[in-house]
Amino acid sequence: MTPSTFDPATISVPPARLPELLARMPKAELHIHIEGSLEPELMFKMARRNGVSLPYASVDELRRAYDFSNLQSFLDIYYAGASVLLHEQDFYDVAWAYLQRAQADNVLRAELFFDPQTHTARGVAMETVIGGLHRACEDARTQLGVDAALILCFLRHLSEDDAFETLEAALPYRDQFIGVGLDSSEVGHPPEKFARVFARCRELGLHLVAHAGEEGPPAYVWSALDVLKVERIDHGVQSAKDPALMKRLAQDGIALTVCPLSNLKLCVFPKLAEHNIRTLLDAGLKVTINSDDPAYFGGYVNTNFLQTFEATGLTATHAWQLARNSFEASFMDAAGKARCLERLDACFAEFAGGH
Ligand SMILES: Nc1ncnc2[nH]cnc12
Ligand SMILES: [Zn+2]
Repeated sequence: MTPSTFDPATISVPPARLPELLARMPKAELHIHIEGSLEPELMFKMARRNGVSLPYASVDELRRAYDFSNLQSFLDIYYAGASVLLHEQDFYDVAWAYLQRAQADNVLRAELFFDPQTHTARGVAMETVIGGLHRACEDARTQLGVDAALILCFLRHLSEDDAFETLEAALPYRDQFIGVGLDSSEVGHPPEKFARVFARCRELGLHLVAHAGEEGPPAYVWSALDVLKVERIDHGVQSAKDPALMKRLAQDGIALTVCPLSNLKLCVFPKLAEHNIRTLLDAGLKVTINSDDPAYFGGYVNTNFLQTFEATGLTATHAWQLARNSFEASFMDAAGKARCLERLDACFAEFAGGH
């Protein structure tokens, strides 16, 4: 990894300027479900144009339903919302809207999860899903300067056979996604259930990630690492309950894509001030901050940074580390990482230089 020319020990930013630094610093977002970025206004617009009826009378009524008690209570609404996505242009539009927001938050690299089974089960073709999302990613590179890539997620509440069928259907578009992930209802669906399909994806040279330790136990994080052989853990916050696992994650430099506002909205932590992000950072884990499902959880990546720093008292040095981790843990090539890390250090040099 490129050594930084910047000495984090010299970072000194007045607290009043921390929000501006968090907003302006270059970053990568590594945990964003594109279906979870579908804002109610766009959802209603698509419902109207596609003749889909939603079980809510208005945008306001829908937003009022975003009062979740756990992961499943969210997923039920999230899958219902995704039912308005039918045509290639719909997939383009939802991704394009997110990528514009990402650019505004100074995201240089975004790795977007998508859930094809949510759509193919309703008769939408894989080509329609991947085609629209991929076209938006290409436009983001040329028109927004945001480097975006797709990660196909298998739904873990469905069978491994279903995951294999999904992989088969996606393989004609192999050059349009960089990896696979595992999401949906965690408890009761351990990573081992998907051992064979992940082994196949590994043979195909795909990057591997999995949600683990969001609500589920540390044992699921161990098996995501040892059975699925993932390169990053999505969420992973329950790892703090297992000291041996914390040691393993630190030693192997396994990144956790932490999503603080998601954890708050889904009642993983009762308050943001009680989030364990600082424990994870202090243990030397490669933590990153991400938005998960920003349309449902009250904020895009910069809001996640701002509110988490405010609630937990993290400092400008933590900000630099988190942003650096996001580039290092990304699936960009070495030259791409080096370019992003240079821009990060230039941003911090400007702030540390004083104004
Ligand atoms: N936070 C989350 N956990 C599991 N599956 C998801 N799908 C979308 N968001 C998710
Ligand atoms: Zn997620």
